[in-house]
Amino acid sequence: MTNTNSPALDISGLIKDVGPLAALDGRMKRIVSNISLQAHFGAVTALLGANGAGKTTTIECAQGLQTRTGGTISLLGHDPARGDAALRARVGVMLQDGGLPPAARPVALLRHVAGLYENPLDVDTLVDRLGIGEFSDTTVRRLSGGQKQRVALAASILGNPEVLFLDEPSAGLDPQSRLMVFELIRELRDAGKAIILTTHLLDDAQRLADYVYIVDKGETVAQGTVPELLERSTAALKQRELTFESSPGLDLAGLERPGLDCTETRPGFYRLRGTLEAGDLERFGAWCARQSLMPTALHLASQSLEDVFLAVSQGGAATAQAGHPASDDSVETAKGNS
Ligand SMILES: Nc1ncnc2c1ncn2[C@@H]1O[C@H](COP(=O)(O)OP(=O)(O)OP(=O)(O)O)[C@@H](O)[C@H]1O
Repeated sequence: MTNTNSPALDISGLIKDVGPLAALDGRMKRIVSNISLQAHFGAVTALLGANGAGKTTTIECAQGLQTRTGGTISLLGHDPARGDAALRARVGVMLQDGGLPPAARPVALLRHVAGLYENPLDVDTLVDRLGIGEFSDTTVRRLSGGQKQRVALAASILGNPEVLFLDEPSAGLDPQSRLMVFELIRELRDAGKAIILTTHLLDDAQRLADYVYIVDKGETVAQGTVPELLERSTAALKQRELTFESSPGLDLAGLERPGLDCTETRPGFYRLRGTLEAGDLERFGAWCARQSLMPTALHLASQSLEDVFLAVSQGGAATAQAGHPASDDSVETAKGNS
């Protein structure tokens, strides 16, 4: 019986060395040096990082697909490195490349996969839900990237897993399919599943994740809910931008104040950038009224998770979370086997 108070996945101080590598004179290379994360039931946990940050390595160690060099991992209370078929049956995995057999047809494939589980979800409901019926007679090799993603997602959840690993689940999806997939992921979360999402798409993390771990160069450099990460970011990130469009050549003097940069970026396009405050909006409104000016477009942008991500990935990690200094490049280690 699953204890839903304990984390579904608990990774502590993960280390992974690969090699020996000829390019390093036969030495090992440390590609993950200190990643820790906890994923809970009824929550979407995002592992967010740039290409090569160590996300796939971490997740494959968590699934028992790669051996780890150091640290501890507990998946549903078991060490995945020693996991058996019973543990694997409780875990769903959607891989980035889909991992689907190219000659199979989607619905027949899903029926086959369902037959491997004791209590599978209903295939027809899932096919309907993810719009797979539209291309049920096309072989996997002829499906578009987004269609393959939907079949791979269906296959990963058919066994009604307690933990679900999703690697870039929205890659290649059109906006409508993306909404469909996001809605399904939220439903699975609400049904109590522990969902671990690997992505470099900040927008996905911002829309879906209850808790985010940002990894960079093999280390966890920041963690928190999306609002917490935004809140913790540096003052520099509190910059906002007000842009508007109107006739060219307007005199912006009435809008200026120290700390606020007011520019006409190209004829008729204006930008106010700085630590914008409510008073600036009031002054902006009064300035427009004085000139009987109604902008044709107006946009206020605040900081996003992307700003936090860029800040921590570019060496500002210490500002995002105390006690997690920014890392150097991957560390080479002594000779040995991976
Ligand atoms: N067997 C290996 N030998 C050498 N380098 C490796 C090996 N496996 C992974 N790496 C390197 O380790 C780093 C982390 O790889 P990983 O695939 O975990 O990154 P990622 O965060 O998943 O990236 P992406 O978003 O591109 O999928 C990369 O620089 C990768 O090239």
